[in-house]
Amino acid sequence: MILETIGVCKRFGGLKAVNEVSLQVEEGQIYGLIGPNGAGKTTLLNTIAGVHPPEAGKVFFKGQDITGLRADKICHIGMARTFQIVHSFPNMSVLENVMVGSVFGSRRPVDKPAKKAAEMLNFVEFPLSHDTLAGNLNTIQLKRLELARALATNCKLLLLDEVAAGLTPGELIDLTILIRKIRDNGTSIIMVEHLMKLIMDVCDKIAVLCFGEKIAEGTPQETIENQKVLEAYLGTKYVL
Ligand SMILES: Nc1ncnc2c1ncn2[C@@H]1O[C@H](COP(=O)(O)OP(=O)(O)OP(=O)(O)O)[C@@H](O)[C@H]1O
Repeated sequence: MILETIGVCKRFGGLKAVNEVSLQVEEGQIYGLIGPNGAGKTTLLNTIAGVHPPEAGKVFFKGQDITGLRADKICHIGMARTFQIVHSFPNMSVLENVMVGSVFGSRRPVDKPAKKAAEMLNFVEFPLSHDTLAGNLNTIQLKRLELARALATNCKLLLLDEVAAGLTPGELIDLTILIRKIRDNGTSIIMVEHLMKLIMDVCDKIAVLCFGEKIAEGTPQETIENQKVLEAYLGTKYVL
């Protein structure tokens, strides 16, 4: 198993944003986290990645207890994440942006960070010159840059937060292919996503959150047929 959470809780004041959530993600899996707006998906991702330490519960990565470990330490042991809104260094080139990942991801001085960065840009099929300034990229180019930067850290688990947001249907097909390629290259993935087409196409397993609680888990098909899930999305009035 690459990641396990046991009874993870995170509150904001009186709000239980994540309430006793337990998940098990197997190595090589693409695991989807879905749920209505405000369900706690990003907060759960943040408790896994070390942004918010959970108030209760445990997080294990490759069998190691990482509960409460800082985000930078978690990155060093092999977990990287991307954000719904891509944060790049706009005045640096694409290559330099990805080098940040290759230098930061290693605990020791990296031999050839530029070589590693170029390899990752080629892996994500970045379409422009690596000298292009990051500030000049469009949405899909920024997403490829961010994926290359995360992969340059040598991560074994990649957390994707709404990676498909803002893409055209054509770009979405390319992204679907790239997500599978990342997994086939040995990186397990947990993805928070609203776009059901992408979830149904790539995920091996899905968990559904609603008001901070996990209400269902299973294959994509099992999950979309689950009565509790239909109620969470549509309301009881519309579900027979
Ligand atoms: N830093 C914060 N401070 C206070 N409340 C927060 C904070 N972050 C999230 N919340 C609240 O916690 C709840 C869960 O938010 P979260 O962003 O995790 O949900 P989500 O499922 O990712 O939603 P969305 O799909 O809309 O992005 C929401 O009610 C949100 O307003």
